[in-house]
Amino acid sequence: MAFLKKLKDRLFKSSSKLEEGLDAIVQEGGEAEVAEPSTPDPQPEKEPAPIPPAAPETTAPAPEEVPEPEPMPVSVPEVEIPVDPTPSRPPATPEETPAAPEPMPEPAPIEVPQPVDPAPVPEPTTPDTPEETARPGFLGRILGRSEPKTVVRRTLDDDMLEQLEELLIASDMGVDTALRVSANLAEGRFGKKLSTEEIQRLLSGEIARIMEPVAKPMPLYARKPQVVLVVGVNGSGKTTTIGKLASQFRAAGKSVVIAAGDTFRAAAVEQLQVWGDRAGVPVLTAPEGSDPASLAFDAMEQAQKDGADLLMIDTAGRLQNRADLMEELAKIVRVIRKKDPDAPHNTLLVLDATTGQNALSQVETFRDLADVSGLVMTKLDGTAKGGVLVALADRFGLPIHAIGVGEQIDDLQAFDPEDFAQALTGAST
Ligand SMILES: Nc1nc2c(ncn2[C@@H]2O[C@H](COP(=O)(O)OP(=O)(O)OP(=O)(O)O)[C@@H](O)[C@H]2O)c(=O)[nH]1
Repeated sequence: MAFLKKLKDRLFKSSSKLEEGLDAIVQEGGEAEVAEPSTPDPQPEKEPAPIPPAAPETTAPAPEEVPEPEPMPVSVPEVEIPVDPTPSRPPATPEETPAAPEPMPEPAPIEVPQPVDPAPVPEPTTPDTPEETARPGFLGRILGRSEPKTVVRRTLDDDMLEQLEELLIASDMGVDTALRVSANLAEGRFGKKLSTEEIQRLLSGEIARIMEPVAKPMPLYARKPQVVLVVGVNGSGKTTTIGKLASQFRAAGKSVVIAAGDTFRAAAVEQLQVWGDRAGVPVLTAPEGSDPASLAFDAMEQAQKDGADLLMIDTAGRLQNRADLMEELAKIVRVIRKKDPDAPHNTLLVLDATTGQNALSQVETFRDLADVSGLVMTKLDGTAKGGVLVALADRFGLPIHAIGVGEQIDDLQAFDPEDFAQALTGAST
């Protein structure tokens, strides 16, 4: 699958690190055996118990009747019943179902030089390593039979399990999640022999199981404008994500307005204007240092007047002064609610995946500052810290709406748990 290859290529640091680590573990105490036909089945004696999601630390808002949202452009086009982030919201007037969103544009080709017509490599006449192939018997050699393939397997014991746990912790999965994943992997398999590839497959399955419930597109409501508040620390990728989302919404036929709410940083405003131009979306700005809430109010008025489908509000990410930021965000919410008591309809927290475990504390902080309804993980390309997504899903259960895999406008993808798990572990399909 093209998407999987792309994600794998971009997540290569995570998957290759994990793969190398698994290989080292298996090689350490493993033995080479003929791969077939006596390949042992790594199935457990009984199915492992499903992983219970960690108890979310906030009480989820009670679901209420809402009109069926349309999927966000980056999503797989399936209808999702969202949990309304604002419990007091009255049902909105449904509007006509628009045309199905445009398929996501193919991202720009990755700058990995492809070998041009490599010369055919002759089959080695001798095995590279003693583990890879066994010598055929005398008769086999005379008859020219092909050499049997071998595979290294290691018996799963306490030592090996401990090494697996350490490897998963090192991949930024967090201690609790790493222990849970390893325990599930080991259940019913103690004393059995496992190869690297088999562990990769099992691990991939466990991770996909954890990620499945959080892979949810950003819900779209029949509200005009649907207000999307975008929060996150400076540099996490808010501006870039707003630009990418705006471009995808535009491609899906939605009209979008962006408000440059970080009024204290001229560079941030300029950056957003650049992205607005790229996406073909107007960006409302205010003089440097002016009140972001007043800009949000004006933007709300403008978006209502223009009949815009979406209003995306960028915000400051200065965590140095938490109290100020909290007040700033609260004020933005207060003023936009004067125009629409249900706004913001989505509060997206943008997290930089390269910050590893730090992302966990950012979720905690921003959940206190704003009523976060979903996550966008950026910079998953080329990071060795992809495991943090598993920890986030396991610990908070917040929806992951999309992932950023590059700096280009179309480098935002829907989050697919299975593709992600395979890319992270290097498991083959
Ligand atoms: N590789 C990669 N880089 C990204 C991604 N998303 C954002 N970036 C880069 O990260 C840097 C910060 O992104 P911004 O969008 O400016 O982040 P911000 O949160 O708006 O930061 P401030 O403007 O400082 O508040 C920029 O250099 C982006 O190009 C991504 O998915 N992959």
